[in-house]
Amino acid sequence: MTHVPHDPRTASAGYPGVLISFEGGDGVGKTTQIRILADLLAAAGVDHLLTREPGGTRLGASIRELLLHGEEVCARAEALLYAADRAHHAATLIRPALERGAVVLTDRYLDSSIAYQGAARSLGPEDVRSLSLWATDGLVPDLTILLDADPALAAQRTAARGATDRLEREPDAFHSSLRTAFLDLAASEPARFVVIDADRPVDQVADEVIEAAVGAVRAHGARLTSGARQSVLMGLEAFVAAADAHRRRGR
Ligand SMILES: Nc1ncnc2c1ncn2[C@@H]1O[C@H](COP(=O)(O)OP(=O)(O)OP(=O)(O)O)[C@@H](O)[C@H]1O
Ligand SMILES: Cc1cn([C@H]2C[C@H](O)[C@@H](COP(=O)(O)O)O2)c(=O)[nH]c1=O
Repeated sequence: MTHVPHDPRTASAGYPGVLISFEGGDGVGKTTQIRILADLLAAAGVDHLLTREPGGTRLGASIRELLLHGEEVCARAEALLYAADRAHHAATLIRPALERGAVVLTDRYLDSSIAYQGAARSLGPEDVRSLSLWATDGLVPDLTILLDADPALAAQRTAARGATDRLEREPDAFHSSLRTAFLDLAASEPARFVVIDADRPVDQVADEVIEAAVGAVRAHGARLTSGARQSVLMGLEAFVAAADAHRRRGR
């Protein structure tokens, strides 16, 4: 594959909104945590979008069905389908939300492709990263929260949940390699990633997730210039205040 040079840009570099992605292996608790954060944003009256990959858009929902519940897909086709979902998701849902100043929370984004298709499927992390950067025109999250847990524990959680999908049925070695791949990604971009130990009760994990989100929102607020929309700043301040109140209540 020819490398397409692409200059990654964090969302905040060009938009009033903030993009936060949640990453990690299957069953580590991403959906649980992203919902807690979204509820806090909703309670604070902050414009936000809770979305996911694959399947954040109508086209994406069809791609998700093919990928998770369809026939076997060869590794390269799998990578392209995830990239197609991401391209449409970034262009039609994420960028418009960032343009209007929303906090966008996405349950998985490009790091999942790098870990699953690049590392675990052995397609090559760099090639898969380039593909995703091309697909999204270089849109990289402001903050990526990596929930880290022993894959055996996460497998227990997904088994308790019931039905498994095509990726969840992959052997243990696949899931172990994912954990290493995600941790390597976090180590290579410490400014973007926050790694959180997900092998703890939901509330304890949530406290750290909220702290990381507040940090990203504060940093973003500080970067917004005088030209920034006042409503965006007020929304971000409302979120920080709600997160502080949440912490003081001790939940
Ligand atoms: N900290 C936790 N302790 C115990 N159980 C948890 C914890 N977090 C989530 N769970 C449970 O584990 C299961 C998987 O959680 P969740 O769906 O949030 O994970 P996920 O990372 O989004 O999974 P997937 O990637 O497969 O969608 C759920 O049944 C959830 O209630
Ligand atoms: C975005 C993305 C996802 N995957 C895998 C990871 C999971 O096994 C499924 C998605 O299911 P979830 O319940 O929504 O977590 O797809 C992947 O392999 N590559 C990707 O880019």
